[in-house]
Amino acid sequence: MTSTSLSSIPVALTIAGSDSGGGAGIQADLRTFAFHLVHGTSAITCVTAQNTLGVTRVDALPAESVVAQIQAVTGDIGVQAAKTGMLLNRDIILAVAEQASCFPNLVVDPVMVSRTGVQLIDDAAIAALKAKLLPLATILTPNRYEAQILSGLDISTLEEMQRAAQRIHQFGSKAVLVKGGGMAGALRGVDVWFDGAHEHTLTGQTVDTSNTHGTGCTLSAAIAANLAIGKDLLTATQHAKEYVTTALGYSLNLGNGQGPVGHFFPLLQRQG
Ligand SMILES: Nc1ncnc2c1ncn2[C@@H]1O[C@H](COP(=O)(O)OP(=O)(O)OP(=O)(O)O)[C@@H](O)[C@H]1O
Ligand SMILES: Cc1ncc(CO)c(N)n1
Repeated sequence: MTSTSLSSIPVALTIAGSDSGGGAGIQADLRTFAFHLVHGTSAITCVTAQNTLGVTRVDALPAESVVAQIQAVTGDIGVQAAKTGMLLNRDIILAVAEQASCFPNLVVDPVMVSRTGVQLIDDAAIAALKAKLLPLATILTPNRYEAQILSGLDISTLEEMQRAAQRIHQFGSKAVLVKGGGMAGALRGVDVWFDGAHEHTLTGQTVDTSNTHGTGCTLSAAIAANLAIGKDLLTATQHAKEYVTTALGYSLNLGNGQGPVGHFFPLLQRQG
């Protein structure tokens, strides 16, 4: 059999941590890229020992190793879009920011606090993120708690999500999406978009499940995949939101805690 080599496949890069449980991080990102028929490449920042119950250990890679992985990909293959996830420490954040000019589109998921409110990176790393990486982002996707840290506001209402998005936009990214997975009641699953000129409320259906591990990684990877395909920023974000909602509808009841979303199960829908 001869191979039909594809030469125009879009390429995306994830710069993120490994999740041994396979629900978030690099594992979620690569599945999301593949679902979108985008070739996925990766630069691993840290290795977490993690399952549906939580993280028990984190080992960071040297910043030089992260840079080498990025340069290996950009120097040969090239990428149309990149996303960052768990960058863990100041050195890695500064090193990634220095490479950002190689990415035509950069989705920054500012992983700082888990949805349960636990701080995942230290204060020096948060300062580096604010000063060096956020201004370079095409879009920034904080969850409720990250948006509270970045805006300095308490967020419990839609108006507060909107005000936070406006404040966070001042860090310099093209657009901001404040995610509502951690909101209560009818706001759970409602996201707020702001690009300096327009504001949109993105409303999918609220999915009644506790298996939501990796929703944030999946959303930012899906935005990157859609940007790599060539969609404009708002359309890419809207499509990514629809994908997360569908994948949540096929979430996986694995382990004893929060299971992951079902990245490939929307295929069942595609097949009818
Ligand atoms: N129960 C739900 N129903 C519908 N949409 C949801 C639900 N939970 C999260 N989402 C959506 O998932 C996306 C990710 O948002 P979320 O606030 O969960 O991010 P996160 O806290 O960064 O995720 P993670 O659990 O990966 O850390 C958003 O579009 C959000 O609206
Ligand atoms: C590796 C990794 N990245 C991101 C998150 C946030 O969901 C996580 N739990 N683990």
